[in-house]
Amino acid sequence: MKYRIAGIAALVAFAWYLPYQLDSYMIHVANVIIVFAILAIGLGLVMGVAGQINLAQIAFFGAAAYGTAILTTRAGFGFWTAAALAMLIAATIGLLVGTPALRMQSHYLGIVTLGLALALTNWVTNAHIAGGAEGISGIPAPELPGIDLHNAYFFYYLELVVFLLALAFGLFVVHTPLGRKMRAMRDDSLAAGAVGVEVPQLRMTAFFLSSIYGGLAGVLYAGLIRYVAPESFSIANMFLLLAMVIIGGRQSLIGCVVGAVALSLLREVLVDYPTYAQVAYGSVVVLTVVFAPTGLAGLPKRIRGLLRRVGWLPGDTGPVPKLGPFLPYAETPRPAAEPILRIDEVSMHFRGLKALQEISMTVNAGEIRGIVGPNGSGKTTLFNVVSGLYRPTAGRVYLADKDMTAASPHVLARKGIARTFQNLRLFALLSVRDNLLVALDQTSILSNWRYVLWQAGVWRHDQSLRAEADELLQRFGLTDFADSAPGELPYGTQRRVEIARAMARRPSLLLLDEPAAGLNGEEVRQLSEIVRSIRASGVTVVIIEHNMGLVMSLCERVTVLASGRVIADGTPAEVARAPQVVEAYLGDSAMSEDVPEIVETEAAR
Ligand SMILES: Nc1ncnc2c1ncn2[C@@H]1O[C@H](COP(=O)(O)OP(=O)(O)OP(=O)(O)O)[C@@H](O)[C@H]1O
Repeated sequence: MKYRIAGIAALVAFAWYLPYQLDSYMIHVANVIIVFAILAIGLGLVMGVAGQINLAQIAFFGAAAYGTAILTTRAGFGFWTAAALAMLIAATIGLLVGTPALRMQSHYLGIVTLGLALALTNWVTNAHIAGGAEGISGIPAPELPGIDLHNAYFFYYLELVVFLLALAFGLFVVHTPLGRKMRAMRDDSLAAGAVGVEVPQLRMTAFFLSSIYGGLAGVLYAGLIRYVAPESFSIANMFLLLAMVIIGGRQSLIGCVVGAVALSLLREVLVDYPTYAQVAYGSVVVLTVVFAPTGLAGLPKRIRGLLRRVGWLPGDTGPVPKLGPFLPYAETPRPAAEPILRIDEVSMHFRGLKALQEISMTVNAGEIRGIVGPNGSGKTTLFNVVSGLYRPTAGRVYLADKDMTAASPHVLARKGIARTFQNLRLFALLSVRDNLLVALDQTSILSNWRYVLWQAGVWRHDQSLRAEADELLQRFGLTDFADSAPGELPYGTQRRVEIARAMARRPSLLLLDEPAAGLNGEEVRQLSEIVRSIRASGVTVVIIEHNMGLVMSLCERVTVLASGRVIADGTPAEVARAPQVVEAYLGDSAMSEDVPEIVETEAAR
């Protein structure tokens, strides 16, 4: 941290004294680079942090630059008023572009945003008010008392201050709840929804944010060059911007800035060779994607790793992290046995395949309910319907008497349903702590107004979430792994992280999808202890499992599915005896060995 602060201070000092070393041409180049750096930060936020393809960044940029040009030269507004209105225009376009994001997935968004960028170029080239192909000249320089901003050197300092503020705000967003949710959405939008992240609205917010950066850059550009023309906002420049973000390392805002500086300088070197320039950008992008997917920003880590492997740097000699014991939850009196989940005649068809057929079942508050059945019998599909990932073909799902059929996953998460996934869906590029922090934050997307008006409130909220996360890490014995990426952890530990993340939502109903899959005997025993403690704390648990020993010892009732239908429902003893259950399992070769185990366990009770 000490080195980081010293590094940042050195860079700021360098940027502050840079103009003293530059001639009038190079200061102009530096000014254009800063504009591109601001644009790249915005693109990095929406693409690298939030994972949404945005080819409209150049359109936000153009809309604000043209807005400033038209409002100052045609409507007679002063520069700052025009700039404020132009920002508003860019932000409105950002919201409009973000609207399809409420419904569409990423690659469709790419096409929509590309369409918008093309439409803008087309419009400014042909519209009379935008000056056609000649563009608009005579834009006044911004006025500041006592400072002549016609002077490129003074303009540099204006840009530098705006840039530093924009970068600081971007970094603040990335490292606080909004950015964390965006990163979670990027890593796994499905799991993000399941922990209560309002994914569609968040996608829209990401576009809005990037449009603000586009607007800022556009306004500065208009004030700097004092002339706008269509070629500055062309698709070629959009791809240049994209290349900056990819080369720099899109997941790091600093990387985006480095990419903007590097490619702008390369552009300067190749200014007399425009044909080769395109080939050079393309080659650098391809080389980056193949050899350094994390871009320039990821290089130091890769180099350190390489040096460690060849023995030039000492390896990690710290103590080996260890999974701690689970600390049981405080017990609460068992709730009255009232239905918390009611599934009523639910069917789910995938084209011709009937994954669920008129399933009805009720789970009472405070129960641990087991759901078993041969492979492909519809267990996970049932969880997906209950947690809102699938809209059932027919039937209704009630949560404590409230009809929640086909509610969005994030709505259901906020109503108290939490779940884990059969094939672990942790946020891969987030640390274990951040995985928990995403789920712990229960504020709605609307609370993000605080990022504009009350950053201290955001900071305080983040600090309180961190304290809660530390408690949860400790409870689940994960403190040693708090800063690790999930992929670095043993499988059993990852499963525990997923349960901890689900519990971070403080759910009333917890759905566990094959939590014992891949665990060894001791881990299964610990899992059983964790599930019992969760139930004792007042949470109802529904558990899909193939490990019959675990199901029979843990669950008070078991529902058995076969071919999408409920074939038995009762105490473990009852279902183990039911001939249709034995028959269903014998029909499934993978599970047939479990049948004696059912009977054995039942006999032991
Ligand atoms: N999104 C989908 N599209 C098409 N078919 C699907 C989809 N999801 C599930 N299915 C099908 O529905 C059936 C039930 O699958 P499901 O995953 O619910 O079974 P399961 O009981 O959980 O199996 P397992 O124990 O192997 O996890 C399977 O035939 C599966 O191929």
